[in-house]
Amino acid sequence: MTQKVAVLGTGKIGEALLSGMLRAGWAPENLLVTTRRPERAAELRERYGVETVTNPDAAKRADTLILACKPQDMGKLLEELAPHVTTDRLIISAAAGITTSFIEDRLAEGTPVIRVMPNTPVLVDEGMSVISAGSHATPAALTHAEEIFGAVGKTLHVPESQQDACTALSGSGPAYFFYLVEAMTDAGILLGLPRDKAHDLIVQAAIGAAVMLRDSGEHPVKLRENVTSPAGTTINAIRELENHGVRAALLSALEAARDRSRELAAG
Ligand SMILES: NC(=O)C1=CN([C@@H]2O[C@H](COP(=O)(O)OP(=O)(O)OC[C@H]3O[C@@H](n4cnc5c(N)ncnc54)[C@H](O)[C@@H]3O)[C@@H](O)[C@H]2O)C=CC1
Ligand SMILES: O=C(O)[C@@H]1CCC=N1
Repeated sequence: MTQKVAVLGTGKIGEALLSGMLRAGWAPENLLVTTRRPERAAELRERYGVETVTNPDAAKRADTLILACKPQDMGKLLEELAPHVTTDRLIISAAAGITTSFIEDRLAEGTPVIRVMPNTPVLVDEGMSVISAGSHATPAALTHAEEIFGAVGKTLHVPESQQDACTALSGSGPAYFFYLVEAMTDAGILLGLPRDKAHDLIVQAAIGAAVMLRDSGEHPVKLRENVTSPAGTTINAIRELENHGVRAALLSALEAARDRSRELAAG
């Protein structure tokens, strides 16, 4: 039997996943999506040729339900789904903070649940999806989740106790790099460059640095040292970064993101 997958709460990350699954070769007729607003449903139907359904219909018709609403909306969505979800369904939650036990407690006893933290680079097939199994998820269910998320980037299994930290590093991670690019582009303006040139220079530096980090096998410290000539320009910039506590700011920032993920679990 062909497996049907439904994305419930198709906002930014839900749409990113949906588009990735279609790029990876999933047939549109095997994908269902749910939305809160009818205009959004029409947009997704038109853009991707997928069927839009209600949450109860998604639960009745799809084998795998990917829950992609905000953590704050999860309780209500599960209330709506509970009467229709049978234990032969696989539930995959992409919501920050929400634990597998939160979901298990609200659905039929024995329902398999998997928690996944993806990130927006799934849009360009360079995502990272961090996967943890709930109490009733079988190895086959985990393999299925890996197939879905592996089509749009890398996957990593972690114990669920590490998910809040992974959310801080990986789920939110792209935002920190976008923020740095935005700030460094402003620095280019300060130095008198046109914005478009400043943007292109920083984006290419980011791409080059990312590929080196991935492919060179060198430690980031070594890569940075290779750029930092004695009495040169880079060390002057590094001194300013140290003076302004950028390393400490990053430690605190990611800790704050991890703490927020924990808070979201509490509702
Ligand atoms: N944006 C990101 O980079 C990432 C987000 N996430 C998680 O994904 C989830 C969604 O985040 P975003 O896509 O950024 O938010 P979003 O607000 O763009 O999408 C959530 C969507 O769910 C819909 N929704 C809410 N309740 C619903 C219901 N009962 N039935 C149908 N649709 C419903 C909303 O209308 C909205 O379109 C969150 O739980 C977040 O923690 C996870 C990884 C990365
Ligand atoms: O900011 C958030 O809460 C979501 C989860 C990870 C990335 N975006």
